[in-house]
Amino acid sequence: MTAETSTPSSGRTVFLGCGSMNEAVLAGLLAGGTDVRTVTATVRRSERAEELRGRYPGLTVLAESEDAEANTKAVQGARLVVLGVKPAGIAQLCREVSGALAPDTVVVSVAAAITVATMEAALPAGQPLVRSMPNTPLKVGRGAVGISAGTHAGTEQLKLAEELFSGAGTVVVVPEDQLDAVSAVSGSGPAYAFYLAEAMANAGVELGLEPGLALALARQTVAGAGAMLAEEGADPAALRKAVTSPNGTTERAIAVFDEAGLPAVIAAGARAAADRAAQLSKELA
Ligand SMILES: NC(=O)C1=CN([C@@H]2O[C@H](COP(=O)(O)OP(=O)(O)OC[C@H]3O[C@@H](n4cnc5c(N)ncnc54)[C@H](OP(=O)(O)O)[C@@H]3O)[C@@H](O)[C@H]2O)C=CC1
Ligand SMILES: O=C(O)[C@@H]1CCC=N1
Repeated sequence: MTAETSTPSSGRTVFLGCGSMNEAVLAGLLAGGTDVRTVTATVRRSERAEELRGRYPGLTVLAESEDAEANTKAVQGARLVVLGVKPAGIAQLCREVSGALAPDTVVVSVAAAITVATMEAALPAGQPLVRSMPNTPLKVGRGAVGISAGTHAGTEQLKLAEELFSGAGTVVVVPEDQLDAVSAVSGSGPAYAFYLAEAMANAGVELGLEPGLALALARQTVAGAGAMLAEEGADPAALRKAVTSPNGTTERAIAVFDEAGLPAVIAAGARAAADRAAQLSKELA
């Protein structure tokens, strides 16, 4: 397959907003073989535009600070438009580009909490839309993404959205009412894993390790455990048991985690994330 033919469509892919999340989608797409010359990104600030131009030679980047019509110009002739600004800006962005979208352009949102109904109300009638919940490990080919079709997206449009992500991760199709749960598990999930790495490094320092060494050990351990989990058929419980010798050291640590109710704490955190998404959906409807 050539670079050109592995592009998710024959037209352009346009990222409206290119920060942490959309840059990870972009990086995954390019790593999957899409020709950078078929991709456009927009941002607010010139500094960010320069950064992206430097990092992805050949990428067309338009900055709102340089051209107030950057977004409307970018979407002209696009096959796929990926909305990647903060949730509070999504509806306004839909309204801004509405007049410039072709009727068959597929709009994909990566935003948390902004519902299909809210976006469809701000887009032209009948516009194909797919709502997604990706995560930043797309940047390293290990993404986990949930997608859900809007009212006017059929099999073909859903497949286009799936192809946007599938070169750099796993994609699952879910009903829209499950996307807040996907967000709480895999959208926010990388932050939970990084939080664990931070806590492990701090624990190492408390036990007398030099901070740089503690951080290096924690990083390599979480990354190594992640790589083991990524193997076909890996079961986290079985992997944990393989490290836990009866009456050994790990067993003592896990017993402390269990006594402190760590699984329930993690469940409560995920519930709070999902509840916040539901609250934001209402606030920004
Ligand atoms: N971060 C994550 O891990 C995840 C984020 N998401 C979703 O992704 C979306 C973006 O979040 P995130 O990437 O973290 O946020 P960032 O702040 O990192 O990125 C937002 C980007 O949008 C640009 N931008 C803002 N307004 C405009 C505009 N009017 N026109 C063009 N570009 C604009 C910003 O430009 P500039 O840089 O110049 O300011 C920036 O590049 C959110 O809706 C979030 O819910 C979903 C899953 C995970
Ligand atoms: O924190 C947020 O709101 C976004 C959505 C999922 C991950 N980051």
